[in-house]
Amino acid sequence: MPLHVRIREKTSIASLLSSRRNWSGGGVDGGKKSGKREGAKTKGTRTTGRNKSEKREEHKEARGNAGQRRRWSDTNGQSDAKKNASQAVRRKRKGDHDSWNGDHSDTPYSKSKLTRNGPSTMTRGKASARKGDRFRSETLDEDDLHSRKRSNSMVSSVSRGGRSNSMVSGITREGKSQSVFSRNAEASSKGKKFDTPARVSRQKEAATDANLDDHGAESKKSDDSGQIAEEKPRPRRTRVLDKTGKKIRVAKKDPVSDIEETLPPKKRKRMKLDPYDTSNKRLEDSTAKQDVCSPEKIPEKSPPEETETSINAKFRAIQPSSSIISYVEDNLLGRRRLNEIKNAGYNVKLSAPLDNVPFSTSPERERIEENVFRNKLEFFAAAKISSSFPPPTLPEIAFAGVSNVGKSSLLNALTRQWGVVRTSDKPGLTQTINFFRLASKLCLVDLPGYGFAYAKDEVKDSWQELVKEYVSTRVGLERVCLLVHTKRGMKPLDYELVDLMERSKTPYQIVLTKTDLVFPIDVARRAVEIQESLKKNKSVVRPVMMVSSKTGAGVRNLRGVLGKIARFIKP
Ligand SMILES: Nc1nc2c(ncn2[C@@H]2O[C@H](COP(=O)(O)OP(=O)(O)OP(=O)(O)O)[C@@H](O)[C@H]2O)c(=O)[nH]1
Ligand SMILES: [Mg+2]
Repeated sequence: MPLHVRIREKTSIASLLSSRRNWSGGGVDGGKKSGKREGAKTKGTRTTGRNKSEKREEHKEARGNAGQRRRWSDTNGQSDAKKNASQAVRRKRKGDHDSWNGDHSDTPYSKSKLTRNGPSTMTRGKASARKGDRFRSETLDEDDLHSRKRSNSMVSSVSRGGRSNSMVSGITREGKSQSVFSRNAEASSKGKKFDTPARVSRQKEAATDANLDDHGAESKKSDDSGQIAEEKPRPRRTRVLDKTGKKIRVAKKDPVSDIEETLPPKKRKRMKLDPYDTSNKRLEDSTAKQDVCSPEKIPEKSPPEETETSINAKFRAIQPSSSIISYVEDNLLGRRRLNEIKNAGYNVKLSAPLDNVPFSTSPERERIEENVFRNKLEFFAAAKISSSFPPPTLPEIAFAGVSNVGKSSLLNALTRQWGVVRTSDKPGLTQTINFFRLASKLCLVDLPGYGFAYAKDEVKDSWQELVKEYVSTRVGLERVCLLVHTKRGMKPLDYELVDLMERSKTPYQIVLTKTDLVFPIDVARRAVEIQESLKKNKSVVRPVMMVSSKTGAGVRNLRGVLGKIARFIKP
């Protein structure tokens, strides 16, 4: 219901207060139910006002229940307005309406209040705004009951401000910054009496802009001064060495002349590196007068030694003769497949090396063709020194070579008596000269290896000396089988022993071992290579023998060569 209607309805203040109490019972936050209650009360109030204006009541009923809720909220706002109005009436009766020095204005924030009380007043105003009614009552002290409509609109605006603290608190914040706010207020008081918040904020912004302009001006000033300093630089003090170079004097120099004065460029110390020094040490200038970095003065390097690749290339360039290749193929030397061995007629089911006669099913043919090797292999002596050698009663065949080349294994393969001579995959197992006899016909001697072995150097040296003494001085030594690894070829120590046997005129024969580890063609190449290297030797027994103790290939041929010794040489 509009306020002016109610004002007309109720002229008595007492009746106005009673109606306000009834309306404010619902409260602002009242829900639907409370609204209904309010509606009931409103209805009762309307009943009291029916005698005043029936036409207006009919109009309200015509609005229907749809607008009831909005009407309740309006009613609540009106109840606040009535409350404030009643408080203003009470204050007017008491005569305290001139407490603001009689300076009344339409705005709740009068100039006098802002300037007199400053931030404290505004803070209080904010607090009162939070309370709501009190703030409104203070701002409505000049409202007159005769102008209810105007006061009501003002109250509603203020109450909106009270509910939303943003505006009030914004002003309070302005009040807190007293320096700016009060300055603005004073400045505004000269021109106009009152300043609205919007105007205050505008003035503040203007003042801020002005301050900024001032600062900008100051900064400009400083910039200008900086430019002047750049234009006229002060003479720089420079430290100059005198002619002796010891004393230092300070002289004022013109920067222009300083720039013009060009000193001769300093000689930079060149770092000289030894091209062959891996430690990257600098050479002393005194010692390195010559520029070693110049390519002309680099001493010629000794030609590099033959690399492994060049050795291999040379080896692959060897073209073996057809006779050697056919020999390799006939004896199944080199790396072979099991099927190939089977197809060749070897009995692969035998645990012994495959040195049996091919295409043979007869036990007679499976026997060792050389009678001497059919005898039982017996160990009868071992010597670490030459004095421990047994008496030379039997013709001896010795097996020499580098460690792990397969000397002991070959003894077992020749006699097909595996386990008599101890073998190992670790080089250096045989450390003494071991003597084996085959009945009373032949003596097989297993020599310790030389070269790399898991033994002390002194021990290895003693082995080599013992071997050298044996092959060069042993009486009854009919043949030395120098075993060479087919894959690796002859080593310098092998050549040393060859030279020794050549000097002592000891007959020796080269035997390639472990031929099963390389291709057949390489077996032939190795044989050719060794033959060529020993072409000029006189004590060497040709041809080069090729065996494999693992597969038994070539063992039969070696057995035949060595068997002749036993046959023709009698003890
Ligand atoms: N693949 C293959 N391995 C072999 C052959 N002969 C011997 N071996 C292996 O080579 C290793 C050394 O054999 P040994 O007979 O002990 O050699 P060694 O020359 O007597 O060695 P030292 O007594 O230490 O000087 C063993 O593991 C044998 O099985 C062969 O013809 N082919
Ligand atoms: Mg051995």
